[in-house]
Amino acid sequence: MDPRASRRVGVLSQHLLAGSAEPAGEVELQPLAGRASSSQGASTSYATATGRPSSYARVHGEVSRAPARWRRIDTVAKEQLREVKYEKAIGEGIAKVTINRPEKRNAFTPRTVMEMSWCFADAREDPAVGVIILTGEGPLAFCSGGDQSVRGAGGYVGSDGIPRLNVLDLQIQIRRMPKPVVAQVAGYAVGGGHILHMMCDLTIAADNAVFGQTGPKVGSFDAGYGSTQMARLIGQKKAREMWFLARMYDAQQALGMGLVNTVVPLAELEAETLAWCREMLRNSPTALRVLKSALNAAEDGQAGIQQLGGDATLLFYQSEEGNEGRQAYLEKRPPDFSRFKRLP
Ligand SMILES: CC(C)(COP(=O)(O)OP(=O)(O)OC[C@H]1O[C@@H](n2cnc3c(N)ncnc32)[C@H](O)[C@@H]1OP(=O)(O)O)[C@@H](O)C(=O)NCCC(=O)NCCSC(=O)CCC(=O)c1ccccc1C(=O)O
Repeated sequence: MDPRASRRVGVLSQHLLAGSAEPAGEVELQPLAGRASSSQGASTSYATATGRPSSYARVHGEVSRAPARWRRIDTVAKEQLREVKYEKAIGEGIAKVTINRPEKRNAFTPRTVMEMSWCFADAREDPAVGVIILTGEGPLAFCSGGDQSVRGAGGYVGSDGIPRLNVLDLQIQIRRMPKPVVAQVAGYAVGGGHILHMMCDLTIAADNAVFGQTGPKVGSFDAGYGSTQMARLIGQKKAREMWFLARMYDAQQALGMGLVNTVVPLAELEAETLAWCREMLRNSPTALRVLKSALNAAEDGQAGIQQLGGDATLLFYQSEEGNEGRQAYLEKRPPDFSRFKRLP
């Protein structure tokens, strides 16, 4: 080995030895070596090159997998929720939206979609909420898409008799939500339900999850995000297979295709989802917000740039430089921007 490289390895070993001499009684960590890293089974948040917890892991410890204590909210936007369950975790920034029509495999009506939309709007407005879970009631389905029994000519028909495809607005609402949205999927995620999970930022799947597009079998298709977002997630060939053949795929196949982030046993689904949410909640909310905007902007054209641009303005409004302009206007004087450096 080159002598300089050998010296560096020596220094590194000293650091590691120093770490091992640390007193007991610090954050207790589960052993990391030998645990699954992220794509299968219960995951740890810390991979390590040395087999020992890193300095970050020593400070933060493992993320809690304890059950959340949920507070149920029955009325949102002055409307009683009938087809959706809405909850917030007590003492932590997690909101949960559950499609609550298990007898129909959580198929959605225009009313279900409206209720989901009200809940997402509430979660967006609530500064205590940092991450939102979207799920379906029961172990059999996340969502089976549009309720075919209320499908009329021109869309899905609610009690007002008007045909709607309002799930398309919900897709955009999830896409533009400045907080991460996590799909927690047990059972079927098919048709429009499959598209909803694809619109979420992350998907945690139970080992009984089944994914697929049924549209071509029942005379429907989504030529918007449902096709284009899918192609970006899994590639053109696979997306064409998924839509043209309308087959079903199990959780492991979905993992292999890049449709989901991880697969866990059904019994661990909520614990795993909560752990991922808590791990994100440890991180900078602004970093997550801007990253989501940036990832969207790369694909959403002008609308994406508008979202990212809005985040830039939000940050600029919080700066001294931005405030100098406003203050000068209010004080009826020319702004003095000279003290703000033009960094390279
Ligand atoms: C999901 C199944 C594979 C589950 O099968 P299984 O476990 O055997 O249960 P079942 O016995 O079939 O179902 C129990 C019960 O639920 C009823 N049901 C299930 N899904 C639906 C549904 N989508 N609509 C209405 N009813 C449903 C089922 O009939 C049973 O009731 P009984 O009274 O007991 O008979 C399987 O159920 C299944 O294949 N379901 C249909 C899946 C489907 O085709 N969904 C619609 C796809 S099309 C779509 O979602 C378009 C949505 C949309 O609005 C849209 C439009 C345009 C652009 C974009 C979109 C968009 O969504 O993005």
